[in-house]
Amino acid sequence: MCTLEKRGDLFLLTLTGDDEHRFHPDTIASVLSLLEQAKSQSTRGSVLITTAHGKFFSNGFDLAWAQAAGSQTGAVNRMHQMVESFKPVIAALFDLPMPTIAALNGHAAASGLMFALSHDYVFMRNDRGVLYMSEVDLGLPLPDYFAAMFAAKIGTGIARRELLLSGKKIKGEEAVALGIVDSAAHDSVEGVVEATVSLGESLAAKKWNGEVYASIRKSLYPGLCAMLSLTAKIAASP
Ligand SMILES: CCCCCCCCCCCCC/C=C/C(=O)SCCNC(=O)CCNC(=O)[C@H](O)C(C)(C)COP(=O)(O)OP(=O)(O)OC[C@H]1O[C@@H](n2cnc3c(N)ncnc32)[C@H](O)[C@@H]1OP(=O)(O)O
Repeated sequence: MCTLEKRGDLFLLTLTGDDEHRFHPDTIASVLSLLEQAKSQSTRGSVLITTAHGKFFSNGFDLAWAQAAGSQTGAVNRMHQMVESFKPVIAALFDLPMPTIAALNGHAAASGLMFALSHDYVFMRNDRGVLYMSEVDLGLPLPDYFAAMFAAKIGTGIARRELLLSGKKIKGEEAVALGIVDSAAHDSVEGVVEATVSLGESLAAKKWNGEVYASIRKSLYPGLCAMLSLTAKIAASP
């Protein structure tokens, strides 16, 4: 499942276990709860780092659970249930009053990649792990907030095409070249985690006002935040 550990100013959110870290409704609820916990405990200088165990960061929604519904209608309803329950997780990341960093230990596919790219920084390995938007191969349409996030965060039409319309399994070097991730400079999960902790500590030292940081972040993505029912306005202090 997942854990949240506090190391000084850093919150370390980890998808634990050696499985594919599929976003089953229970996993989605757990991740959301831990993000809400990080928000409630945030102070000036807080930073979130998200990673996972094993060869997957996350392989996306739990299709087996959807198909276990026993009928096509049931499967579709369960897919929609995951899509809707996942939306608050993405909203929580864009609303979090601290810098966020995803340390990709391995593969990130579909909603698992959506989760990764909803962080401010994304570091991946060079030797293992691919970014894969499998919807085009599976014949699944993109939910509106998925499309809005990718359109907001992936800078060029070519990169969006390669990621979302080619079924490509994009490795680290190409992901950096396409401007999808910040770094793919490490050949081990330890290297990626060390690099993200170092970045996190340098960001924490800024002791920024988290509410202002979150407000600036949300102001960069007005269309997506409207879909996520987020406002960039800072609540008037009492
Ligand atoms: C269901 C009913 C229909 C409903 C309709 C309703 C519609 C409404 C809802 C629509 C919802 C849309 C949004 C959907 C979101 C979702 O999340 S759906 C779930 C989607 N998830 C997936 O499709 C999973 C996709 N994942 C995969 O295909 C694979 O797991 C993978 C990511 C491609 C990994 O494959 P795997 O075989 O496990 O890879 P590995 O064995 O690790 O690696 C393969 C070889 O490649 C080598 N390698 C890996 N990385 C690297 C690298 N970076 N560099 C070099 N080499 C690498 C690795 O070593 C392996 O090599 P060998 O060992 O030699 O084989």
